[in-house]
Amino acid sequence: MYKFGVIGPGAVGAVIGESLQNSDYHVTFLGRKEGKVCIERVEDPESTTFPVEAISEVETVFDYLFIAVKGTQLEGIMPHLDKLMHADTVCILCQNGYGQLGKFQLPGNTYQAVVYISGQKKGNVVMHFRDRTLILPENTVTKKLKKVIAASNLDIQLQSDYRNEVWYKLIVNVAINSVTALSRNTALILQEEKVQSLCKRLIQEGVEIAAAEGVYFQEKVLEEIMKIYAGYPSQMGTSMYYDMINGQSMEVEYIQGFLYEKSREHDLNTPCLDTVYSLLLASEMKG
Ligand SMILES: NC(=O)C1=CN([C@@H]2O[C@H](COP(=O)(O)OP(=O)(O)OC[C@H]3O[C@@H](n4cnc5c(N)ncnc54)[C@H](OP(=O)(O)O)[C@@H]3O)[C@@H](O)[C@H]2O)C=CC1
Ligand SMILES: CC(C)(CO)C(=O)C(=O)O
Repeated sequence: MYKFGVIGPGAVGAVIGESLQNSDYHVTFLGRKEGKVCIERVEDPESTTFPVEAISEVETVFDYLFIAVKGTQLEGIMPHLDKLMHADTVCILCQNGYGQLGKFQLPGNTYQAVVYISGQKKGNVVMHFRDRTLILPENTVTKKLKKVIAASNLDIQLQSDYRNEVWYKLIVNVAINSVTALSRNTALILQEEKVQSLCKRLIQEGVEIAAAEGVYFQEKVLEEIMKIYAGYPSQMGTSMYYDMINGQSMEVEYIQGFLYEKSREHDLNTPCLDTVYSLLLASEMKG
């Protein structure tokens, strides 16, 4: 039986682990320290609790490792990875943004998933709002993973045009994550037309950067993403919003920062991106 490990029992990691565990796969949740994580859903009285083991104590060697810590927390797990892996362990980096795999030396068998799982961790409780989807590049390793976990309700989608998916998600994130984090408010703010206009301009700038990188989206992408936002419950935040209100480091470097660098590289005019990026950086400055 394959052994699955989920590093980072937070909003994303807990839902991934739950999907596998509920279908009787052998799953270990690895956190900073021993404890538990409880998953809840709005309007569902049932909740499920899973044990969490301290990453430093675990001696299991895993066949598949889902890494669901924040990009800003990757450094902290690096010293533990070797002992948790064998030569063929497959790592799935479940994170927003891009550029992490260029910065950290994760093992050869690592693929970054484009993550569509929305939730919030408060203490040891995860509120799961919606979705259970991981999009991965299509290759023999990921095809095998999809087959191996076919009995779970984790929706693994394999894409030959994976790069498009990465850019699409970056564009989804650049608008909604920026406006929710900077306003310190949830998707409720989308009811304000001026916020909608700002989101549209950020999406448009993202689309222009993608095009400069050779990733082209049709014009309808703007309405499509605004429709995704319109489907968010008003109490839903974003991962960056939760970090902002909890005083934690945000993944600015891998979302807005990544796009900003690309914008400069191609000498583009992206005033909205430049503004939100500066303000997000400013909000993280400490005296
Ligand atoms: N939340 C969301 O709706 C979405 C998030 N994402 C992306 O998914 C990724 C994960 O985000 P999310 O699940 O929200 O983050 P969370 O903060 O909810 O979860 C991260 C988890 O990792 C744990 N962790 C941190 N450092 C370590 C460590 N050194 N060893 C073990 N565990 C550690 C945290 O523990 P502790 O609680 O002790 O800090 C926490 O349980 C991010 O890249 C995010 O952008 C993508 C789509 C949606
Ligand atoms: C916007 C959202 C919820 C989309 O899944 C996300 O990726 C995040 O919170 O960072």
